[in-house]
Amino acid sequence: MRIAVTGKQGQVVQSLLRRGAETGVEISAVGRPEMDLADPASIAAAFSALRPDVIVSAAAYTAVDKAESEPELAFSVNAAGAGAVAEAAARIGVPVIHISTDYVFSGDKASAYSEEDATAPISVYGRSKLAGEKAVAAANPNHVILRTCWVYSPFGANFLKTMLRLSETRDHLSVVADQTGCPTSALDIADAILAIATRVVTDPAPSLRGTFHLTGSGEASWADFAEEIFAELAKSGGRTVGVERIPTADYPTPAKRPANSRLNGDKLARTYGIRLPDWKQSMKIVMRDF
Ligand SMILES: NC(=O)C1=CN([C@@H]2O[C@H](COP(=O)(O)OP(=O)(O)OC[C@H]3O[C@@H](n4cnc5c(N)ncnc54)[C@H](OP(=O)(O)O)[C@@H]3O)[C@@H](O)[C@H]2O)C=CC1
Ligand SMILES: Cc1cn([C@H]2C[C@H](O)[C@@H](COP(=O)(O)OP(=O)(O)O[C@H]3O[C@@H](C)C(=O)[C@@H](O)[C@H]3O)O2)c(=O)[nH]c1=O
Ligand SMILES: [Mg+2]
Repeated sequence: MRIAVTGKQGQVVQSLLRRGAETGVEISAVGRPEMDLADPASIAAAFSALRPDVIVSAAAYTAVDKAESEPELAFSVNAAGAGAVAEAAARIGVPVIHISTDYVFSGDKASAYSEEDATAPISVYGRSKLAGEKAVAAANPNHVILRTCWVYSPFGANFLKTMLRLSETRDHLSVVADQTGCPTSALDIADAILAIATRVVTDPAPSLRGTFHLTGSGEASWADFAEEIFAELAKSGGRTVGVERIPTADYPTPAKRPANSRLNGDKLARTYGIRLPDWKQSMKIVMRDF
């Protein structure tokens, strides 16, 4: 099986490349400068030469706060660009696995969101990613959309690396405690993508297509996540860093973020037999990578 994935230095693409090297699955990263999602003309050509069996659409504009001041760029990458990648997959007759986000939801629901729940994004980034989901589904019925949440890894930029960086010069940090979701390792996402790709490349069943939620097991607030990071850091002989738990109002940001980012993963478990490990366990594995 030959997989093409969009992006080059990002968390999910780098995790996929690592898993591909470990398992012998052929994975090609397609991204800037030869393929720029903001330039649809560069997308079609990028895949025809590769002849992949499946395209993983992982690349995205992920700067949540910056998106509030450059919506056109966020939409051109996350909506039009994603649609063009799905179209390229349809043109060569292969499935597209597209990664989306919990930020398509308002966060007002009391319990974890399932795939059937109404979406109502409250940020430009969330709106651009929802438009991308619709563009992908319209361009290629042979699609799997995976919504994930709070992604971290040894690669790229993420909350875990931000906390570790800030902890080098601070002995305590203020972190919001009223936004709840589930930290998800990009390495676990890569494992799930490989398992899903293996199935959809050979099995045309409609039940394997559509939208699925994919997150680590368990739940946490960002403050819980930070506390777990620093407990692990102290345990491995690192600095002791305190976390002051604050309300969102005390940490103003340009973008609004959902209070509840929890996603219910039962549909993926039922359909594919996939459920990711507990987030605390996966976090420890990633921290050993530093
Ligand atoms: N990070 C998170 O917490 C979450 C992420 N997601 C989704 O998961 C997916 C992967 O996220 P993640 O791995 O964290 O992404 P990163 O922020 O780590 O990396 C973004 C990737 O997108 C690529 N990219 C950005 N703009 C363009 C462009 N114009 N043309 C081509 N490539 C571009 C980057 O390319 P380059 O390598 O050239 O820099 C990079 O590889 C995304 O679709 C994101 O929306 C969903 C939920 C949570
Ligand atoms: C750095 C920092 C952040 N925070 C808060 C701000 C915010 O509400 C929360 C998360 O901060 P970040 O900006 O790192 O996380 P953010 O970029 O919002 O992460 C999001 O990325 C996109 C791509 C997604 O798709 C989402 O699932 C989610 O993972 O933590 C603190 O309270 N204290 C701090 O010191
Ligand atoms: Mg961010």
